[in-house]
Amino acid sequence: MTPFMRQYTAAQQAHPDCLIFFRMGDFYELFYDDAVKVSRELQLTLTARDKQKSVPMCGVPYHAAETYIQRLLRKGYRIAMCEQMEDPKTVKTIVRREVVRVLTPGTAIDPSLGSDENNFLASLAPVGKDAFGVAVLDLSTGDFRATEFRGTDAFSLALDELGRLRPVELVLPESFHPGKAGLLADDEVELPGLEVRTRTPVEDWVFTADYALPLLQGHFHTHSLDGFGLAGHTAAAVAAGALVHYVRSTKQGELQHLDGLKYYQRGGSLELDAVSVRNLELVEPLWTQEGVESTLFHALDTCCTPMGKRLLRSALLRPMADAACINRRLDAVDEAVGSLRLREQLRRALDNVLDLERLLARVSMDSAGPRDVLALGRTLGALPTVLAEAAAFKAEGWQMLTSGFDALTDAYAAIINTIAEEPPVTLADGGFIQPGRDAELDELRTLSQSGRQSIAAIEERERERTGISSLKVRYNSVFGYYIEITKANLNSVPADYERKQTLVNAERFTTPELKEYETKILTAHERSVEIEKRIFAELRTTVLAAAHRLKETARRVAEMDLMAGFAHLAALRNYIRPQIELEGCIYEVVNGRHPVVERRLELAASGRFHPNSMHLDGVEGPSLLLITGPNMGGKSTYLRQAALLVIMAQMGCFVPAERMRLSLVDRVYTRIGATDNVSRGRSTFMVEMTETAAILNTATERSLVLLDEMGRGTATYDGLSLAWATVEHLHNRIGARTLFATHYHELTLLSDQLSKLENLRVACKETSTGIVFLHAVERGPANKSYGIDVARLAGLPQTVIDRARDVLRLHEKAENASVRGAIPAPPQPALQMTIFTPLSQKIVDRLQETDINSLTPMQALQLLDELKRELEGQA
Ligand SMILES: Nc1ncnc2c1ncn2[C@@H]1O[C@H](COP(=O)(O)OP(=O)(O)OP(=O)(O)O)[C@@H](O)[C@H]1O
Repeated sequence: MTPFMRQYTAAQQAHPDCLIFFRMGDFYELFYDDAVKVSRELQLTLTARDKQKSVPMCGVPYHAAETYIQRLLRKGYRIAMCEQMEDPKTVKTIVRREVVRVLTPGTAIDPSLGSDENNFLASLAPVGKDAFGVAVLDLSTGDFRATEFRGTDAFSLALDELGRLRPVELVLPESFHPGKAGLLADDEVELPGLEVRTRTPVEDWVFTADYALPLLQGHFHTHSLDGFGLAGHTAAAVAAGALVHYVRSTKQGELQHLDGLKYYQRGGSLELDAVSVRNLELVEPLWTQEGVESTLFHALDTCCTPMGKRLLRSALLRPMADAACINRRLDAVDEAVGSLRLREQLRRALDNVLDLERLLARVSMDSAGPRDVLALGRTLGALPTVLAEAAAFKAEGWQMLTSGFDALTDAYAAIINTIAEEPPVTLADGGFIQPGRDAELDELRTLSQSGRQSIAAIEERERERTGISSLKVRYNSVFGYYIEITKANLNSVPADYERKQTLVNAERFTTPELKEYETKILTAHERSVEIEKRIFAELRTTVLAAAHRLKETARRVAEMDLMAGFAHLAALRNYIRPQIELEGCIYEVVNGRHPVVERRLELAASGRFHPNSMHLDGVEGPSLLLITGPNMGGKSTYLRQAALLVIMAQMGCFVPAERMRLSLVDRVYTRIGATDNVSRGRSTFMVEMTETAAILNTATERSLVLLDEMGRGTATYDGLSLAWATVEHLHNRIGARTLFATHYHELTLLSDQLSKLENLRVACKETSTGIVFLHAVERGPANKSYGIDVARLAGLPQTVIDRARDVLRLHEKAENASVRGAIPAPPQPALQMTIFTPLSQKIVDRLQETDINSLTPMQALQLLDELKRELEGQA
């Protein structure tokens, strides 16, 4: 192996799970499998390092590497940056190279990250038998949180939490195998419900309290972790410690902005499990081709700042559960709705606020250039106006943000007085420090400036002296300053010119005078860049000393932005303030609209949204609405709308309705649509039943439960039986406010027995040209299903439609004959089945269990009589 290859192999062995970006002069080169992968992912040309073509290679220019790196990170790759540690000019042998940084999807801080979304790195820490810690960290903002779960379902709760947070990278103990630990089926490799591209195993010992706790204390310079709320929460602390360990191992710089950690507990908020977050399309569309327009996030996002947008996203995933907090925000929004002028002034001021958190993170991790720091400074400059505008509002929610608001005028002044007005992107060539900031720097700049002027003057003078009008004085980084003379004029070159370099058409010379100026200019420049870098480093320290204050200010700005955004939205779309009830289990909406569907119809100019009302009352009933009606009628929309309005109200946002009253909901459960999970080895039906089981086992009377077309994934009678029993269980045992949409019309009969069940139907009209959907939700059961009519609208061949109608008629006839209106009554569970079990079955069973050979003629007659009466009794 050549020394070069030895160097490469060492880097690779130290970072086996990374692509090695190997710096060679002006390029980063990749070799072997890395080269093959990267050339495919980034469409780069694959070459070879050797003649035998046994070492595939591809490369990217170092100055353009950032974009390539970002693309690879988004695809889930990890990258080790192996840099040249010596100047190639100063060493005779091969230059020393070292991996100086490891870049991973979860530790990215680059400017191309989506600004309205956190970039979460997460860890899962199994501690003891049934405790799991979960920690998440957004290195690009410094947001760092941890929680833990204990008990028999700790693992699934932890997975659910991770599913909700949707990290881009998950750190786990190396030997953790949920199958072997009996948490999942032995052969299950995926963690259910989690779509994390990058899973990063870390040595097991990192996930121990003995290591992780002191590590955290050391990082935060504290004697205990109690101040973060971590007392007694070892699993959470271990998960957090593992993240700090991991981030440090990637050599990401000093991490000064990572100055706090928050212990949080699920339960302090309206709980939304990962399934509901997905089904309700809160932040992501269910199907990628739909685009973000179908998400609630998109419909609600009118925030001006990236911090506001990120807060909106996390508020959506964790709406509040405390009436006082919700009302405080609603009061604040209400006040801002009332004053267009003040609201607009505040929003205009917020428009000038850039991503404070991410800029700070870049400064902290030493990847901020002069332009980033200036951007941070200018943003700080916008804060006094933001404060002044926000302070015009008097509601408590505003006062809590404006009183004690730190506009960081000192940090602002430090930056603006230091960084030049139009600085270059990088530090390399200087020119980013204000004149007047440092006397020595100014002097050196004048020196190098006058040197340059003198050189310009030399060109003029030498042209005159030699009579060569094409004579040029130029500079390049290898040869320094030179006088260039074309071949044709060489005979006019004076004797004091010294030859430096020969080109095809010209010769380059120098003179003692030129050399002298060159030295002066270059040393002055070098020295001035050094001073500039020193001043920049001092400025960085000053800014970082204010990191804690800056983060608090960023938090307040985000909240102001969110509230002003909610107010803007309410005014723009005619949303109203929901009324939060402190007692009871009420959920009442008058003329509510689905915020996303309403927008979609508006934008597509394809009709108006038909508002619908709803009344649920867990205490005095009705607590369960059973919704029937044709396909495409609007059942799912009605269900989803019910959930979205609750989520919006509990975020402190106004809602699309004429009136809304809500006793707070503790948790929203959804069983909507068939999410295909076949790739994970679970059938559609199995997924549906698992989700339903979770609801029936954990919903409370304060929950909101949405069940859409439950039971359709299996044989009709099985499905109907399960749906039937589920409705009874929800109604009799749980009492949760429930919306149950179904195509099993048989279920509507339950209203005779279940006092709090109300039948609703979505209205439609039959016309001569087919069925028309009115999207109006009315009282009463649907009297007919229109499956065949809808199928016709979808374009099924007429022959199939006609045949389907025939078959349907036959079926209905048969069913009428056997059912003949038998309404099941609860005390006789056996009879309940009769509504959908053909009655002859009982007789068939009786006959089958009879041994004719052992019957006397008398017994046979008795049996016949019994069967006859059975038949008559049922008829
Ligand atoms: N209230 C409404 N006003 C206007 N349009 C609506 C309304 N509700 C639903 N729609 C439109 O009707 C379409 C179908 O609605 P939805 O999916 O809710 O029907 P569904 O009854 O659940 O159908 P299926 O039983 O086939 O699942 C929606 O995409 C929407 O565009």
